[in-house]
This record gives sequence, C-alpha cells and structure tokens, in this order.
Amino acid sequence: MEIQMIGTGSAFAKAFYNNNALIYAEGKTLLIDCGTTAPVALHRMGISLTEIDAILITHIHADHVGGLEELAYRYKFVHKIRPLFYIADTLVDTLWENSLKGGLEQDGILSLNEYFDVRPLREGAATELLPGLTAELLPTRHIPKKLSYSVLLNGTFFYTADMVFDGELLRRLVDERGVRTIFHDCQLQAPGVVHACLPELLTLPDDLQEKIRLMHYGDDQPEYVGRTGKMSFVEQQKRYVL
Ligand SMILES: O=c1ccn([C@@H]2O[C@H](COP(=O)(O)O)[C@@H](O)[C@H]2O)c(=O)[nH]1
Ligand SMILES: [Zn+2]
Ligand SMILES: [Zn+2]
Repeated sequence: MEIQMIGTGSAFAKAFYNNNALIYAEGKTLLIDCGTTAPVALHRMGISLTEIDAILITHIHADHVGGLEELAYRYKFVHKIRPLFYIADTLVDTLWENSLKGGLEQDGILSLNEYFDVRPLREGAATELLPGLTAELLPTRHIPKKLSYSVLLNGTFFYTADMVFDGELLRRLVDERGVRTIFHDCQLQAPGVVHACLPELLTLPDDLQEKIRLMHYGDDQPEYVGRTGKMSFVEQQKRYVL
C-alpha cells in the first residue's frame, strides 16, 4: 500500500492544495476526500479521473467535499462511469441534502447514487474497499456536534481526517491495534480548537511521535521545518510506502 497526498494544506492554505490523498493498493486507487482544489491538483499531477477506482469521504467540509460536484459531472457525462463511493452511513443524507443537491439535482437525477455507486460504511466495521485495501471508520472529535471520521487502513495505517488532539486514542491504536504509521492533521499554532495543534502533538512520547507525519498544515509550514520533534511533515505529492 502506498499513499500520495494530492495536497497537504489546511482549509485556508494557498501554497498547498486541500488535504486529500490517493491510496494505491494492488493496482487500484482510492481517493480520500475531494476538496475544492482536488480537481486542479489531480489535473496538474496528470492523473485522470478514470485512474481513480473509489472515493472515500471523511467529513463534510469544503476542503474535503468541495470538488465532488465537478467530479460527479465529469464521471457521469464525460467518462460515463459511476465509481465506488464510500462514506459513513450517518453522512450520506447530509452530503446530498446539505452540500451537493443544489448543484447536482436535475430533471431525472434525484440522488447521489445517479453519479456514484454509493456504499455506506458502518463506523467500527472493517470493510474491503478495493482488493487488498480494508478501511475502518473511527468517529473522531473535530467540530462540536459535527460527525467526522478518521480511517484505519489495512489495520496498520491511521489517517486522521480532521480531529482534535487525542493522545489516548493514538496510544491505544499503536499498543492495541498494531498501528505503525499515522498521518495526522496539524494546526501549527496553538490553540488547536478543532484540530490537533503542534504544541499538543509535541507532548506525545517519542515512540508515538516517531510514527507520526504531519499534514493539513498552513502556509507558514516552512517556518516549522526542524521544529516538530520526532515527527516529520508529509510532502505534498510525494509517494510514501506504508
Ligand atoms: O468552530 C469552528 C469551525 C471552523 N473553524 C475554522 O474553519 C476551518 C474549517 O476547515 P477544516 O477543514 O475543518 O480545517 C478550521 O480549520 C478552522 O480554521 C474554526 O476555527 N472553528
Ligand atoms: Zn480540513
Ligand atoms: Zn474539517
């Protein structure tokens, strides 16, 4: 399994694309989240939508779902394919009713299923998304009363969506679930109100920090190189073997 972030930026970053990822496994490709900048990032990387076999959505913020209208139209009317689309069962209706319907509903097209092969996921249940690629959604805290899910891939790789600091969860995942690598969203300056912030992540013991790579950062990221303890930054568009 390999990962390539098409972007590593925060919601407001301008020097980086939105924090969305491509996962490569056994010749197939999964897109995790599809923010507003995803279509242009994929285009500039030379990646065709036809190379993406499935999409997984973590939560409903524009830097994670804002590119879906364009993808839906291009898949349906240009490529004439309906890719697999994974999302927590608790978010399916909200995504359509509150985010996409205004743009995508038209005569004879009344649901997200017309564009994507929607496969609702139950939280906590490991599901094979593509051959050789299983995912388990873990509800993690982000915005009060707003559902957001982090993802455990193939049991060993933990990809936070957007989440506040939760050192106990990270400890349990490593000690009890065998997680070896963590890609963690990170707000570089305190306070981390809706994300983990760097000062909080720096309180983690070295053995956890060594497993963590930081993503979802702001345009000030270059100022923090060398100031992240045992953690390191994920580089946008570089491929990592997991
Ligand atoms: O209660 C809130 C809600 C949002 N924010 C800011 O907005 C962005 C939302 O985008 P994310 O993708 O979740 O980052 C968040 O980073 C905050 O900057 C907030 O401060 N408080
Ligand atoms: Zn975000
Ligand atoms: Zn968010």
